[in-house]
Amino acid sequence: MQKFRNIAAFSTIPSYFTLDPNQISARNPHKAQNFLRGKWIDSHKYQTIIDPLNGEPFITVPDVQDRQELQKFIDSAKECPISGLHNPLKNPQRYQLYGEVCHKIAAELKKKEVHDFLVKLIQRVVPKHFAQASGEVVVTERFFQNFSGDQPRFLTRSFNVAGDRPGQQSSGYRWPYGSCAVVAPFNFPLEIPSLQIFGALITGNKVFFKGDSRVNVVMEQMLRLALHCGLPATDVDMLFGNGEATEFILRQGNFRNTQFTGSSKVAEHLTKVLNGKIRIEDAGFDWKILGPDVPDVDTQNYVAWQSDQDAYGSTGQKCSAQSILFVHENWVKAGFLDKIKQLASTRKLQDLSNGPIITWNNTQIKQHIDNILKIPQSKVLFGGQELKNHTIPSIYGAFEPTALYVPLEQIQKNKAVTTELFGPFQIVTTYASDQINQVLDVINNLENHLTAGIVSNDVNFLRHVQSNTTNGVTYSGIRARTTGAPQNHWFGPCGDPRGAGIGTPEAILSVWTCHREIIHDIDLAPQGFKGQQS
Ligand SMILES: NC(=O)c1ccc[n+]([C@@H]2O[C@H](COP(=O)([O-])OP(=O)(O)OC[C@H]3O[C@@H](n4cnc5c(N)ncnc54)[C@H](O)[C@@H]3O)[C@@H](O)[C@H]2O)c1
Repeated sequence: MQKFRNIAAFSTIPSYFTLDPNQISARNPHKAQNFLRGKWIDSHKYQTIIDPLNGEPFITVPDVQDRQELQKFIDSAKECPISGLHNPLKNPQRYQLYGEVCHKIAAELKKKEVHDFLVKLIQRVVPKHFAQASGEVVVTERFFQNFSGDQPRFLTRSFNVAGDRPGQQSSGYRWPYGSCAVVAPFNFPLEIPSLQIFGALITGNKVFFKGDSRVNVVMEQMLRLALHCGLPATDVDMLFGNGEATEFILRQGNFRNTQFTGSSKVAEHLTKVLNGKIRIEDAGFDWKILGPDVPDVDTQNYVAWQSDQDAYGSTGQKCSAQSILFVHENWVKAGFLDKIKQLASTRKLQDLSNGPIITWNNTQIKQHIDNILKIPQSKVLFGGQELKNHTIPSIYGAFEPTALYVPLEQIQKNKAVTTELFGPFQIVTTYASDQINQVLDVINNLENHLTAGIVSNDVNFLRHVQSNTTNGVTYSGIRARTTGAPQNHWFGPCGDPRGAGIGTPEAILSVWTCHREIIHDIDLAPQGFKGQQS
């Protein structure tokens, strides 16, 4: 405790945080804690997390595997009633309470010292450019603004429909599930967990949360901030543990809804294990089409810049990253491929515009590239080499922003081409106007339909592509992008009944509430009532 006070006393770091993101290192490691039944608790076993930029051990986190320890999380989840912690008929004052908590969290996140703390902490565990990490904090802050005040109860507003006779009326409610789980990936360690956990909480659910241990120190600190802002302490439990331990809890608990964000492999596995009681945000193999209309040079430069951002921002580790780019031959003639090559060449480790790749190492990346280069007429457009002169440990990838060209007609024949490589990597292909339906065939045969960009202002072209595809987040128009999961529009896949959304009113209602209808029928029966059987 003394140590924490010192942190606050000699810096601008608020006292509820328990580390200094500028100082954590092998000599000054941070020890994280689990959170259970309103208390920070230690574990019997710990795991060491290494600094992704230099391999130094700098954080230790609980690695709960002991069944008795895990059982406590299951028991806590089971304490939540099936009707939730609040609903429109029970404890409705908690909607206001959450409006107040969200308001206070937003105000806290707006403070420069809090923003800077979280940006730096995100950068320490998922090294990304300042602008990318800052964007994550700002989106989170705006989400909390959006659900401040009376918004939690407006969000879950009910409706009434007149009945067939006096005293009869049906009321439709947005009802909580009760006990719920959130499982989150490494790449947005603040935004994804915060938006999903609070979406669940404000609608009346209790949450068991498990993030990726490599980065979850960010949510450990965020939870401390939220508790400082009045979050009811027993509404959330948080575990540092591996997939197996989490799965044990999910199987044995009474979770009526698990929201999973991560790879398709784990999503499919959990769907079976949890008998389909799951909402998923999984892999993205996101596409962008540059249409036939090439705009003025400034807009061409914008489109090239956006393309570079979409493919390589955050080192390509966004589920919305541009994985495949279909370039109309008119754009090739305008020199587009040279522009994106030039932009990619300016990315560097020094400012984290390119950084460590957390889930793919160099051997795996090279293997993937080699497999694709076996395809006739495929070639490296740019990149394709490991980074040199760096200290990124070999368990992580360190690779140049890379683009491989594969001819359109070869893409569908080779599954590897449309497999997500979660790093600074994209497939580029070209097409002519009479090949647009071939492009759509490729797109519609992809497994995932998360984000897409249709870069054109030709209304007929836009409508043709929009009306024949199904991506949940489709950016359309000459400045279309693929990345961006802000708080102001839906983000999630389309075309899968398990697909989840994040952050917006529709997303929260769809993921965290179910429909309940109470049909009131309260008038006494007419005098002398004699019923006829039918
Ligand atoms: N669609 C989206 O909104 C979205 C957002 C971010 C990331 N992603 C996807 O996530 C992937 C990258 O993340 P990752 O590689 O860390 O994913 P991952 O599936 O390996 O891990 C995600 C989380 O699941 C946990 N986990 C693993 N096995 C588990 C099990 N059996 N039971 C319970 N939990 C388990 C992990 O510990 C981690 O916390 C990419 O495919 C990316 O596209 C999707």
